[in-house]
Amino acid sequence: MSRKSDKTPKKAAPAATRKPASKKVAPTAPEVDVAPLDLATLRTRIDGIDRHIQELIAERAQFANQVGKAKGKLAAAVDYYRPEREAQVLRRVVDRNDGPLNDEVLVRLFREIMSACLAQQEPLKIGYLGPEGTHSQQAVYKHFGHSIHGLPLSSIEEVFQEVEAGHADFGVVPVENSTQGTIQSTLDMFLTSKLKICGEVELRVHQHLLSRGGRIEDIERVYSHPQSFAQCKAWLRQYLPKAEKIPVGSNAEAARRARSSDDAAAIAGISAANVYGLKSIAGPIEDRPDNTTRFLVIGRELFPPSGNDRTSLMVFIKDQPGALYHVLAPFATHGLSMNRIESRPGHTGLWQYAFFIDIGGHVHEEAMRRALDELDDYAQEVKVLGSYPVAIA
Ligand SMILES: O=C(O)C(=O)C[C@]1(C(=O)O)C=C[C@@H](O)C=C1
Repeated sequence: MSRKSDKTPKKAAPAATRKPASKKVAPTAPEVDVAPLDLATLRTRIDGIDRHIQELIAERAQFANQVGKAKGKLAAAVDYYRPEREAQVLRRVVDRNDGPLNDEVLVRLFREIMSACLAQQEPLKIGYLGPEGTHSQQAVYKHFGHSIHGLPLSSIEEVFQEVEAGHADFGVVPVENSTQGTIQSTLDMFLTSKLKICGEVELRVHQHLLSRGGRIEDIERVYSHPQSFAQCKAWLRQYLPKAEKIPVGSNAEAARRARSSDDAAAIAGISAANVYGLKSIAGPIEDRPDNTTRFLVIGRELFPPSGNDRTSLMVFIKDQPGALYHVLAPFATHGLSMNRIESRPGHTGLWQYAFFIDIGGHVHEEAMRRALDELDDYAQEVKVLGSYPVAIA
């Protein structure tokens, strides 16, 4: 498997994430303006700004409501949701950002505003791999904000089923981890599912050792999901070499079990500590500080281009010399970059493989359409799994 960085350059600044040189710093930059003021004056200023922000949020919510009405009388919240528009709004937030808050923080704030605006119609129902307190739940909130109705489900398969059945509007499933690689059960679901990928979320994953007791040296049993054990292998070898390692279905389940005694612990995200009444006795403990999990948002339809999109394909190639080479060549010819290729047994016959390929671009764009047309001679089957906005901050 190979995968290029997801940080696609901003339109106006092809050199990585640099801001355009012409961009002006706002004349009211806080450190210049507020430094000499006393506490009472500063708080009065903040009160005034808060009032202004609140008025603007209310005004924005009214316009969003009108936009909802302009879309006509639609059946459900899912019909009002426009991921491509949300991605454009958030990219503009990032482009405008001159600090002091970082891109991730600002995107989170604006995401919550849009989430609340959309929920005026009705909150979206989002299925994810539960129970509550998992990294999947965090990914749901990162992508959809908190004004949604989360449905914690017991397996990745169930997430697909609930979206297919229409009980959930969208589902969020993990697909790869930067330390551990692909979550194969997710890719395998696409062999038979008709669902479309309509978004991706990248979540920096921090693992903690959670326990109801206080000391690492007292821990004799550690519960966690196998993926999380693998992400903390070196730390466990160094600090808990003798403790029994017990794999369970999710980190939240691990946290639930760790509640039983002081000599038990779970490896899980910090949010599980709050949900299950544990405390972090060590953390973050993942071996790689950039440990990141990528999630896919699955839904029932394909959305229009946002201007910076990725397309995921599943391709079965013909059994003939050079077939894979010929399947990949049209993307290069049409200037489309490939971010990832992965093969899985195709379940169509012995030694038949499905190739999962991620390409920069959207199927409604000319270059992608032409490249796809040219695959036909060497591909037995090409399935577009989805075209969706590249993850933002
Ligand atoms: O622009 C729209 O179509 C809206 O419905 C407004 C809005 C927003 O708050 O900006 C809300 C929900 C959509 O998912 C996208 C954007």
